[in-house]
Amino acid sequence: MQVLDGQTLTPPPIWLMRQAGRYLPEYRQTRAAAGSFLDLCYTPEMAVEVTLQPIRRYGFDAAILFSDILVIPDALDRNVRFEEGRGPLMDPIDPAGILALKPDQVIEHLKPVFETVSRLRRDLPDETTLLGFCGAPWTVATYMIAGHGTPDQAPARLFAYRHPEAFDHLLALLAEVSADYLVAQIDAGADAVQIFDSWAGVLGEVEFQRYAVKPVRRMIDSVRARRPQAKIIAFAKGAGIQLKHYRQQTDADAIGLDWSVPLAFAAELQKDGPVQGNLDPMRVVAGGAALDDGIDAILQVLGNGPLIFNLGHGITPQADPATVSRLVERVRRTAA
Ligand SMILES: Cc1c2[nH]c(c1CCC(=O)O)Cc1[nH]c(c(CCC(=O)O)c1C)Cc1[nH]c(c(CCC(=O)O)c1C)Cc1[nH]c(c(C)c1CCC(=O)O)C2
Repeated sequence: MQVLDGQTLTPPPIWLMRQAGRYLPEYRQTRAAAGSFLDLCYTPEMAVEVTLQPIRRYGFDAAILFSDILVIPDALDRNVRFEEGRGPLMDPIDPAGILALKPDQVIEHLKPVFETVSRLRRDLPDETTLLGFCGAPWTVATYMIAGHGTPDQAPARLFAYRHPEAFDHLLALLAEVSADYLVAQIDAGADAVQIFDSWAGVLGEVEFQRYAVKPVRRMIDSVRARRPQAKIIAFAKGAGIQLKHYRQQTDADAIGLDWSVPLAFAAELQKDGPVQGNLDPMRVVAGGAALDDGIDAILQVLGNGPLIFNLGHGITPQADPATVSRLVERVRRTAA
């Protein structure tokens, strides 16, 4: 929270995207007992348990609510399911389907998530930040259009060119319900929130403004109009040079950086405020010198400014939990 206020801390605080997940044996155990992945997200006892697992093991400075960005399409009745080995699936939506979406039931449907957030804030140590999150409208829309994950989100890009009005309507609707969702998480006890725009990097220049910047700005304005103190991290993965004005354009407090962002450019972005990132998750899988060199380079270039140490994207199932301990130790032994 201090870094989100613009302070420089040595060592920097650390958490990892997807820190609760399949690389942890205790996660796999709870997951196996849960039934479906969405059951895990909507059962507060279990969602609290898996959120706390990486905090117990590593003492991260932030816990991220265990849920998924696709609970929003689930709450919009898009028949979301997670099939083993296939990733997320849902019914693909068309322009008529977009006009028929009913946003009114969304917050009611997500009540178990708010229950998880309030239990977490009660159970976590005071010094551990509790992060809420949601997907950015563009990223959530890519799954709603295709009905599944794709390598380059071609279906959503094509849909946006063919049906620009329906697509704008979808993004505006998602921005509104997602802002309500973040406000409810903050009210339940989230200290800060992160907006994941995991697919921002597939957008062209004009589309980045229209589909990534504009809806996120709309969400942030809507959250701040109601909760002026809200702290918001925006992560536009793959946005590259378009990140130059992203903080100012979206009004996010901090910007998340993926591992493809050059550190010299990251240092430029850090002059305008806090940054979060950006170790390649594959360095954690590789371990050894690849891990150490990656950590040291980030600390050397970004450690003297407001930094939240993180990966440049989610930790993968192949990561060794023991390597994560080494990562945390190495970041924390940074001297002031
Ligand atoms: C695009 C996206 C999704 N979900 C999310 C994003 C944005 C971040 C990113 O780009 O990774 C965000 C997310 N998903 C999950 C969290 C939990 C909190 C945390 O970071 O620990 C968060 C913050 C749990 C999850 N969400 C999912 C899992 C694995 C499913 C399982 O346990 O069976 C977890 C732990 C499933 C999921 N959910 C999603 C996909 C594509 C998949 C399948 C891929 C995979 O299996 O890793 C959609």
